[in-house]
Amino acid sequence: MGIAVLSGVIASLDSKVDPQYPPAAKWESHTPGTVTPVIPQTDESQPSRFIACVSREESAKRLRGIFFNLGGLGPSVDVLVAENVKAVQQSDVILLCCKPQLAQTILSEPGLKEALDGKLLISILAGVTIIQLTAMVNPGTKVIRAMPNTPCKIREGMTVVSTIPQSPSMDLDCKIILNIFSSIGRCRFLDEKHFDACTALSGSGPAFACIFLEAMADGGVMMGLPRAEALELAAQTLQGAARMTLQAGTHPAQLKDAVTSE
Ligand SMILES: NC(=O)C1=CN([C@@H]2O[C@H](COP(=O)(O)OP(=O)(O)OC[C@H]3O[C@@H](n4cnc5c(N)ncnc54)[C@H](OP(=O)(O)O)[C@@H]3O)[C@@H](O)[C@H]2O)C=CC1
Repeated sequence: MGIAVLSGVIASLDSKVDPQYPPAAKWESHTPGTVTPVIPQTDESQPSRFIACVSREESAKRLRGIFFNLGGLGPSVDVLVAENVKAVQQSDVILLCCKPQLAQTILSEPGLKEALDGKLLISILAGVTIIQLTAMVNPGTKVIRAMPNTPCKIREGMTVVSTIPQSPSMDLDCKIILNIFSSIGRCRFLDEKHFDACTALSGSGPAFACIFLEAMADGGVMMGLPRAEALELAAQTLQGAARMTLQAGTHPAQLKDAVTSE
């Protein structure tokens, strides 16, 4: 999931500075009700350097290949193996993307608490609460939770971010978070009490949608359509229906009625 987020952020930054990567037409900014902001390119909160941490050399090799193939800023991502403290020392914002059960082990590495002091720690871990995370770091570390989903990779993600606690750097933290997550899709702030529901709905939602998508395509194949076209028809139909709701503000029930008229 960390790769999806980072790939999306890099694609977004590349689209701003390099004509080879033209900005995707972001229909979402025209959607009624969206809070996704337009942020000036010169904003100091814009990420400029990236370090990815892994524990195994084979993962590092895979990540370097992925980032190299992204082009643009991709090859500039530093991939470090078992050097979390060094990476955190060199960073202002840390995205924690390990499996939930590894948080304690990683955050208790010698020197990591000190390296995190005063910095923004954004955890995407499902089910690990802010209270639990706060207990694993020094009091000066600002802990935020985010729940993204895999379409972040193509900048069509949905990320929910926990409400930012009051602090002198609150406005900058908010800008940083929006810079990251609104560049890779939609971003909403919600109270942490909603996180389990968000994990089920949007965090895991792409898997549910794909079960339905595959079933629609299979239905098309059963009716005699070639597999590739059946999949394209099903995917574009789901995308179109979803966008009718987001862009045009049409209620799903209205959409359903509109295709079941006599
Ligand atoms: N999958 C999804 O759709 C979503 C997942 N999430 C959350 O994202 C998190 C990650 O999930 P997922 O991407 O599937 O997990 P992965 O196992 O694919 O990725 C975890 C990454 O953490 C690295 N890692 C593990 N241990 C260490 C360590 N000690 N030091 C540095 N890096 C380490 C791994 O590197 P290595 O392989 O080298 O150990 C790997 O790159 C989970 O907490 C999950 O709840 C949130 C939203 C959606």
